[in-house]
Amino acid sequence: MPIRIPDDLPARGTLEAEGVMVMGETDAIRQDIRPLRIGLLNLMPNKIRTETQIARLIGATPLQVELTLVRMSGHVPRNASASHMTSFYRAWEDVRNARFDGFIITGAPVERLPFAEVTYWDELRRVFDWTLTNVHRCFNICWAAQAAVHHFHGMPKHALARKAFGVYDHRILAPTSPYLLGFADDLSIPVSRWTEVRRADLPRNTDMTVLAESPETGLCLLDDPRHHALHMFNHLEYDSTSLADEYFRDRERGLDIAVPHNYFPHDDPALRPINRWRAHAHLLAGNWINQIYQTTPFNIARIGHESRGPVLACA
Ligand SMILES: CC(=O)SCCNC(=O)CCNC(=O)[C@H](O)C(C)(C)COP(=O)(O)OP(=O)(O)OC[C@H]1O[C@@H](n2cnc3c(N)ncnc32)[C@H](O)[C@@H]1OP(=O)(O)O
Ligand SMILES: N[C@@H](CCO)C(=O)O
Repeated sequence: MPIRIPDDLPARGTLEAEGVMVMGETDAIRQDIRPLRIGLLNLMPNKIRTETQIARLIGATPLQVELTLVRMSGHVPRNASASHMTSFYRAWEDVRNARFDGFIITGAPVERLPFAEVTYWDELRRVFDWTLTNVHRCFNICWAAQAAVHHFHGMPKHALARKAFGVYDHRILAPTSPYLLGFADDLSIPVSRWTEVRRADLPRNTDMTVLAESPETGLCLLDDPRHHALHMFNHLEYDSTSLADEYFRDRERGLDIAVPHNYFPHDDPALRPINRWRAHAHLLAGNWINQIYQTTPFNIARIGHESRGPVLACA
């Protein structure tokens, strides 16, 4: 939560320079409270696990959050029961007239396919465009982040020789970003993908900022202010055994997969992994929710009418 202190207290300038959110009197008086409306477009095959991971993080802040589970209108999930989907999910076509303070789009295990071969690619492109007018802040994860920077910026994804798979060291590159408040200088983040998006492919003169990167697995987190989005190429939301379950699943499918890097104690898949990223997962989610709370209009119908100008996607 932002801190409210007198305008002329000396601590104010210091904290502001560090990126701490300090609230002025005018903003404090203006603020009112309503639940934040967050949508989760869940493209992961294990729907319940992903719902739980995201709800755990966005539910841990002091703010009231109303979560809407969203599915692709034209995709029938293979790995989730029809009754679960009918009971808890709404098709994107049915919520497209609504507005959301925050919208999260998950990864999907389709990263080796060309985008156009993903059956819901056209609909997803419409979703990305819709976020520009109906969503205050978007958070794209893993394949959805690759898809978003491809759609908005024309950035390609590149196939990797082996799956980037494990818990990798990352560095924070923009410590005063409001999304990184409280972060250590380096941190561990789970990575699980067959493809990557490269720094060298960032558009020239881009206004995107690289917030976090790994010396081994490259770009991790991009701030994309023009599209009101964060693009997270890795999986801070994963719980302790997500990578283990993916490892056993991939082996069972006969994929050429190594033991996840820096994950199982002594690299022994029989031992329970230790979660070293949970605190940063909570921090990032809390900072994102806080940013939304500070900047979203009280009248949710105003979302999309804020003074941020029209934003056009790449063709
Ligand atoms: C070289 C290739 O092109 S491989 C094809 C794509 N694979 C990749 O991109 C690499 C990573 N993924 C994989 O290897 C596999 O999907 C695995 C090992 C993760 C899972 O294998 P399986 O359990 O046999 O896969 P399954 O058939 O359930 O598909 C996994 C999910 O991907 C979805 N999917 C698969 N192909 C497509 C497609 N063309 N368009 C959209 N979604 C697709 C499935 O619908 C399913 O999601 P859902 O449960 O929400 O419906
Ligand atoms: N990493 C996930 C796919 C989405 O990022 C998996 O291996 O199933």
